[in-house]
Amino acid sequence: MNYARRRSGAYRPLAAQSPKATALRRPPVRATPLSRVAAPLPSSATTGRHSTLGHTGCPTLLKAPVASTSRVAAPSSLRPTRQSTPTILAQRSTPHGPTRNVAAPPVAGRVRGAPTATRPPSELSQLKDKLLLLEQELISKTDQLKSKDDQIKMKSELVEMLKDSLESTKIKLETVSMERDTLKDLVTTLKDQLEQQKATIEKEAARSKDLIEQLDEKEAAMRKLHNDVVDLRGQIRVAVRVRPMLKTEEEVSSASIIEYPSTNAISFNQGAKPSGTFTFEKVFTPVFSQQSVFANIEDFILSALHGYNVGLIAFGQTGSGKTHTMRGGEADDEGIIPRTASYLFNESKKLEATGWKFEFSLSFMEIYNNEAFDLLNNHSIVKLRLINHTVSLDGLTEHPLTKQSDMAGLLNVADRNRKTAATKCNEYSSRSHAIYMWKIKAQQRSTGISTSSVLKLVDLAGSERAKESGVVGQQFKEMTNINQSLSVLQKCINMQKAKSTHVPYRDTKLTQVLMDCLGRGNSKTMVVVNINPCNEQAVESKRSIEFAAKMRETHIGSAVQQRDL
Ligand SMILES: Nc1ncnc2c1ncn2[C@@H]1O[C@H](COP(=O)(O)OP(=O)(O)OP(=O)(O)O)[C@@H](O)[C@H]1O
Repeated sequence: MNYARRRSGAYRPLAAQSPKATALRRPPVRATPLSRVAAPLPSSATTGRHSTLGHTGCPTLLKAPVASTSRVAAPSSLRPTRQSTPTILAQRSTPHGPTRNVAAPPVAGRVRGAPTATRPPSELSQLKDKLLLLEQELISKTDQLKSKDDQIKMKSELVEMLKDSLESTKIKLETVSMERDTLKDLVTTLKDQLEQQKATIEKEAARSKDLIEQLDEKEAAMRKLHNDVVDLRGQIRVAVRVRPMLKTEEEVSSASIIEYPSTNAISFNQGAKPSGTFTFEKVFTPVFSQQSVFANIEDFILSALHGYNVGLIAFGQTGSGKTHTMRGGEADDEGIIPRTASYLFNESKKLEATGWKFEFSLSFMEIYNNEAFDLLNNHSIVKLRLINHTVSLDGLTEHPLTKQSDMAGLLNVADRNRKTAATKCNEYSSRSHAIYMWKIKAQQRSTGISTSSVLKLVDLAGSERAKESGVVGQQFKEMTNINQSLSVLQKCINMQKAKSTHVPYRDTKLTQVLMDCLGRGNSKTMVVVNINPCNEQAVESKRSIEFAAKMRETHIGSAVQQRDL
């Protein structure tokens, strides 16, 4: 804008111009033109024109400015004509008063003795343009310098800020490193404490392991003593197993009223009418797994390897878990029957180390509608004959078992042959009594002792009430037979308990087959009474428990080892 004004030729005295314009023009006027001028500048006295000093005190040409370099000859019209020491009249503004014309002091080197050159207007114009360009350049440089200055200022401020920030970061870093050191110390302390606690725990674990082992030993010793007492007394062992509620039952049944006052006791919490507490050899609550149930009875089964007749009978109302307890499912769900096979093989191997040799053979049969059938021989009929208080099973096949893995095949054959029918009470209720018999021959060459014992694992059919089951026709007949055989069984036990001279074992096929287990024989017998946990079945469950209590008091005579003569 300054440039444009100048190009238009509207030159004015600097004092009359805007302060900004004056400021912008100051440097070229003060520095370059005056010091380099070779020819004396024309004064108003010689040229008739006014030369004005701005507030800088430097001369400024009003119309045609003189070239500012010594190399440029001044135009002749501008040469001084009257005096060799020209005086430049300039307007000075004083701080105290208005601007006045003063005689400018002679400028050294500019006027004194300097030749005066006359310059053509075109050259002057060129010079003027050059001067303008230079002024422009100077202004731009000044601006640049100012901006650089600003930048430097900003940068130095930034540097200050960065310094501050660095300082505070340093402080923070020191704090963090102190904290880190503190944490390191803490970690070391905690590690030490952890090590100490580990050592204490290990010590405690070893101690409790010892205690558990001692407890196990004591429990085993107590169980053995108890078994011996039961053997001496010749009683039936009775255990109770309460199954868990099935999912479908949980949805409709309220919390079970069955309670467990101790590890071998059970009671029914019926509010105003408490049932009292029943005590048995063992009470398996719903949390007992198949494996833990077996672990509790394996010693009893071992007696069969030692030459004793052993009978283990699952009893209970329909759907109470008898088949699950005896046969079970696959893998972890395996019941007592398949587990017995692996147990007997393992234990016999141990005894073989002491010179014993064992032979096993299996017979599976079922009693359906008071008839006996061979489960391993196409369901053929088995004839029962009683000879001197001993039952003979004519037609029942015996299957040698030389390796444990053969057991699964035999069980599958028997499963297929078992009669099952659906009823309202239990969808897959088994309708027959299943008896799995092991004949075990043992011989010890060194002593010449040999024994022949029988192990009977019995899964009884479930009792059920005709009214509840709603069965008719063939199933009603089945149910009547089942109930009759079970009621004869109960009668036999009651009479045996009462030491009656006549016990009606002959009345049913089931009681004939179980005769040796229930009294007239030399058998160690255990009954597992299965209980349905649902409150709707509480009456039936209580009836089973009461019968179990009676069985427990039944004297069946002490078992003796079945030595071969
Ligand atoms: N301890 C248990 N854990 C889990 N489920 C069980 C248990 N006992 C029984 N059950 C389940 O309860 C249902 C009835 O059991 P189970 O068939 O063994 O009864 P049951 O007394 O043999 O019946 P029935 O006399 O009519 O043959 C089955 O579905 C079985 O899987």
